[in-house]
Amino acid sequence: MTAITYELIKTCKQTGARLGKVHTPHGSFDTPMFMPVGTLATVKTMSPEELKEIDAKIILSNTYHLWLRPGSDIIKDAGGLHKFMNWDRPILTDSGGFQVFSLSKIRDIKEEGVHFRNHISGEKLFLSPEKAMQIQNDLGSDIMMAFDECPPYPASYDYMKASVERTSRWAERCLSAHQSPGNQGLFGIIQGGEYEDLRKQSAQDLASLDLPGYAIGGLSVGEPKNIMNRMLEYTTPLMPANKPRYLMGVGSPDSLIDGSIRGIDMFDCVLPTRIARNGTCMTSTGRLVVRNAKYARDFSPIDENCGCHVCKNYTRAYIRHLIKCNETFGFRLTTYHNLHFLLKLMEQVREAISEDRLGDFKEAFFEKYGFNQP
Ligand SMILES: CNc1nc2c(CC[C@H]3O[C@H](OC)[C@H](OC)[C@@H](OC)[C@@H]3OC)c3nc(N)[nH]c(=O)c3cc2[nH]1
Repeated sequence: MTAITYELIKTCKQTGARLGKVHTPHGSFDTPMFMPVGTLATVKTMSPEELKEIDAKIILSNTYHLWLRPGSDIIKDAGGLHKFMNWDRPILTDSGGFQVFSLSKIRDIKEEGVHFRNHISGEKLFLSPEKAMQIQNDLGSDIMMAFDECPPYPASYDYMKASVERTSRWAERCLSAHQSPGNQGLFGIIQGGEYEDLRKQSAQDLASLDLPGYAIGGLSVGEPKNIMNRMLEYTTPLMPANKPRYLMGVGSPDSLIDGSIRGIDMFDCVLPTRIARNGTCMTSTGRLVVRNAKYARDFSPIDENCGCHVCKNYTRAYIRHLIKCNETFGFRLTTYHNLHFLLKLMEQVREAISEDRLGDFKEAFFEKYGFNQP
């Protein structure tokens, strides 16, 4: 019995987008879906109750960070991450691979794993496929990501080939080390950078492991958008059609729509929560930097077209004041609104797919939001 199953409901006749449902031990969610990021066992400034108010169905957390603080053993003793953070819906954890490459300056990648320094204390650490699986087993997340190398952009073909082949061997080791396939699903991560043949090799290696889901990794790491879209177009059709497809680290409203059109089901990005904390909001007519002086006497909501709790009860002037005074409540209001905005956007994307009009929806949204049509 696998912990994670995917139900393909329909494919949009106008685009390559698909409507689906992912079933996990902690509940199901419709796809395409945006997953709020909760790195340190909290979606910054949001309570689980507020996340449910905006209908967040699945959140992310982070193996590397939780391993360092508070320690996955403490979370295991608490009965797992769901109990520890009082979240009874699905949780996905990244394997720590990306964080090792993005956070620690000094690292040494070997076949057995990665030697690096704790980015907080400087102590020497070692992360391997087996260790990453043990930590995620301790956390009890519903979806675990395989331990991979996410190479920097750009990377040479030779470096990328060696890295892809090692990531495939690491994925096999993750599968062998998986202690609880009945209640946690292991997703493979397709690498290969901007090289079609390496993307194909990575996809085939991982598909042969028959995992319950697959991610496209190694994108949204600074490459130009046309390279990301070209790699998406090439890689997505290589992925099993009866499994969820997760594009890691993406993204902005236009990327969520473009990714859905190319057949992606799951997205994560720190963007909505990160920009919220510096007073930038997503609205149906583009970004609004609410801390700007021009909003000092603007007593209208962040977004006239938004029905969220924040837009119903608070004004731009009030939120600007809180942000300027570095008041936590200000960041809570902008975060709540931005997450609601993206979750609502994905609901509209799902509706458009069900009515075979996602292409039309994209044009209308891009026009209103101000994205230049590619
Ligand atoms: C931004 N572009 C971006 N993010 C990539 C992440 C990390 C996703 C990770 O990104 C933050 O960690 C840094 C989030 O925490 C702040 C994590 O949420 C808990 C999230 O975990 C899924 C990748 N992770 C792996 N394992 N492999 C990848 O190839 C990869 C590619 C990414 N591109």
